[in-house]
Amino acid sequence: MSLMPTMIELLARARVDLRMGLPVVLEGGDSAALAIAVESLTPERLTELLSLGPVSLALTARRAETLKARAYDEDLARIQVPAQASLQWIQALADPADDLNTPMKGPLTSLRDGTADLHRLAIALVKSARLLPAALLVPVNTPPQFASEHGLTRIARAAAEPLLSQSSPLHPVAAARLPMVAAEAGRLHIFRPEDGAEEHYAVEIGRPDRSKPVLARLHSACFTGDVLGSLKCDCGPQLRGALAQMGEEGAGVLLYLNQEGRGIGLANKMRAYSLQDQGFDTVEANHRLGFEDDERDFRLGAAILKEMGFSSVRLMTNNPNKIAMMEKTGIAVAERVPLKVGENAHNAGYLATKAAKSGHLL
Ligand SMILES: Nc1nc2c(ncn2[C@@H]2O[C@H](COP(=O)(O)OP(=O)(O)OP(=O)(O)O)[C@@H](O)[C@H]2O)c(=O)[nH]1
Ligand SMILES: [Zn+2]
Repeated sequence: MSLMPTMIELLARARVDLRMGLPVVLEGGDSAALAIAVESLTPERLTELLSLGPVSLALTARRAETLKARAYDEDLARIQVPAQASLQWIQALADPADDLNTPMKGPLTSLRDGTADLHRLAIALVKSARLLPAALLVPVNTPPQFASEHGLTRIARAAAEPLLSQSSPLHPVAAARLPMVAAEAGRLHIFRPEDGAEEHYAVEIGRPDRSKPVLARLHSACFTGDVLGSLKCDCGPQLRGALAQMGEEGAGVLLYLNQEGRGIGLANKMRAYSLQDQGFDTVEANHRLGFEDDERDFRLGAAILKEMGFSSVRLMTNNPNKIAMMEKTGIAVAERVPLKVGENAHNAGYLATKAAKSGHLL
């Protein structure tokens, strides 16, 4: 028995299956369904799915709003997929790239009877796989047989949902000395979550006193800003500015959280950038894709700080939500240290939107 996968392991497997375009079997109460991500759907698998029974499309209420589809299940909508539906039509419902060229995709019929539980689980899974938040579902009658005949991963809702909504425990795996331009006395620590998701890093500068508030920064990965020097955001200057201040003070800790694009992943962030080129702001672009403004999990930051022995921080941020999350997860914020660097002609609108819509302090 101990060689059999646990639910955490099955969820990690399901994320890879969905990214590869494989369906997974979702089970809950007295119903079961086959679920597949729209982003990685192939024409062959769509034909198979349509031959199995009535197919429905799970979308978030955010995406449904743009499509003017009724969302009867509060946070999501279940759209009926006609038996002759094409892959292109389904993908256009999931992906806003061409919304402006083809605004009318309807009439769309939303389901209102029955439960949306498995659709909700499918959305949570495709989101955690960093795919577009859209999945096709078709009911199956004998889930264990169906899954074993086709070699598919089975996910039981009751066991999976609590795991998907909590943040995974993480553990230190390695650390080493790292002299940097900002501070020669640097150390990089790697933390690995138990759920098989991405690792996160902590850069420790000097030997901060664990009994006092530590100068800290929770930085979210931004490949474009941190590495490429993108002018669309302020991430690169914030990263280097935070390290420089820690170097000057001789102590600090910078968490580098791999939550690219406020937690939607780099591919989806590029989809958002493409929508921004069509005139939408950073928040509207996330919504049109079907995401919330911010999909990050800041509980991870608190878990890493506690693991490193810190309980109180002087937090370098302009984002009040980060402060609230720290306090909620048991890390005291003794002081907010503003971090205003890197404003330019390209990111002025982005920074203004964050101030107006996401509560950022100016
Ligand atoms: N989805 C999306 N993510 C973006 C966009 N621009 C930057 N990001 C991401 O936003 C995150 C920036 O995070 P932080 O620097 O922690 O910023 P913050 O929440 O504004 O808070 P502070 O910088 O602490 O004030 C990174 O993950 C970036 O990849 C965008 O237009 N859309
Ligand atoms: Zn950035």
